[in-house]
Amino acid sequence: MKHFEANFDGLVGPTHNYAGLSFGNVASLSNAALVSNPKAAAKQGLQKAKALADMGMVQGMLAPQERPDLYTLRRIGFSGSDANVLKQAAKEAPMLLNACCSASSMWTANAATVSPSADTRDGKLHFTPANLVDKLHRSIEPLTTGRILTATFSDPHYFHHHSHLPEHNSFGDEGAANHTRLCNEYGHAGVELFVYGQEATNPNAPKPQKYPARQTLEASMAVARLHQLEEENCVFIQQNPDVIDQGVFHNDVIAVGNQNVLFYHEQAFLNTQHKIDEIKRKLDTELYFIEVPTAKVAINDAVKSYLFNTQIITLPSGEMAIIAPTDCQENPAVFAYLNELLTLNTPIKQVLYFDVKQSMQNGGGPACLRLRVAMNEMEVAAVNQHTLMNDALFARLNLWVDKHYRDRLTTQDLADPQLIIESRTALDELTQIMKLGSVYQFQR
Ligand SMILES: NCCC[C@H](NC(=O)CCC(=O)O)C(=O)O
Repeated sequence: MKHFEANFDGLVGPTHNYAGLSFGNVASLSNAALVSNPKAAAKQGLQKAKALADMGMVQGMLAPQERPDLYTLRRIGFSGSDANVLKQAAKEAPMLLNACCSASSMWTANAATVSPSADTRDGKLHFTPANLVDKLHRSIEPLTTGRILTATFSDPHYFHHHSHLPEHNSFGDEGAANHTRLCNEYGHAGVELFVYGQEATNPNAPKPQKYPARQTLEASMAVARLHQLEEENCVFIQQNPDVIDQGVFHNDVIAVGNQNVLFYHEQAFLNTQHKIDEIKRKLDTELYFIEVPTAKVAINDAVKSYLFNTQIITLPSGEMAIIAPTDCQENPAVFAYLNELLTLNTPIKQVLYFDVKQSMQNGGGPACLRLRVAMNEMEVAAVNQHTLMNDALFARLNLWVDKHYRDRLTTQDLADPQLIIESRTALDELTQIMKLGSVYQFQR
């Protein structure tokens, strides 16, 4: 049977904006109050997804969430008509309004953790939506994420959906951004790497001093239990707290893996050698550990360029390619490193650059925009086929974006009640295009 690693990219929602909501995420903070272009953002994302589909990759799209989130605004005491809820919130608590308007569900690397059927005891593919408790604007995503995932991966014969973990800091969970799977072939049992920022129940364990560690060991272990993984197939690695304090808020800002390749910065982890030995013990295949030294790429350059927030994909030819943001071309040290990488005799043979600047300005690179789902051909056939990228869906979604999206949005605009109508009209049509059913609260 054939096996694939599919990428499901988040479609950028109509309220994409820069509100500076993510303390610890350097780009989010430094670009706060910039004017965004939701139309361009959505199109940049579609271009990348289509390019991967054109390379012969299995590529899907995940629908965005309903924003403004009027339900949360009402839950915290704003009342009256929809327009009044926005007006009151804008006046009394603009930051809370901003949190309820973020299009942050576009970063589907944080939507969930996924374990392919080759790794799980029941032979099903498991999904656990991330609770994202560390950031208010993201903590309101998981329920709808669960519905969208269930509508996309709907056949219970193949797909096992869990609830998100308890909504408490002890279980801070950011999904696949802190999870990588190494394997020989996608369809063979692999080793799942869970990278966490802190141990919530051990006050003496190392943790960052300046910025939050969003992922806990307790959350990672809970996901591994839920997904019915064998201990022999899991490695739990602590992220280096010093790099979290330098803006590495998720592991996918400092490391990325694919099949038998782990590409990471020298400073990414704690106890690196010990953990590499554990991976080698647990995965009996030829492995490539590509460690990037600080002398070649400083942490600051990695964070600015998102060298590690690249996708490493295996092309149908069997060669690997890196999907990088154009920001990597613009950073001399990083560009030089990527050119050198192609000469190093690893499976990575090409680097392809994509402009995803609208997302990058909020700290989301190519890898943040996608959720990886390794599947066999029967599982691919069981996916909701209307979510899979092809010429027709690409054309349809571009028209849909042209029809419904603004090309300019400021945080002041978030109080505009017309945005509610625009967003709901767009999403209602989208659920028909992607045959998702009534996944949104306003449809229920
Ligand atoms: N995986 C990339 C996630 C980026 C995301 N940025 C944001 O939410 C920024 C939103 C804003 O500031 O408007 C985050 O930090 O979780």
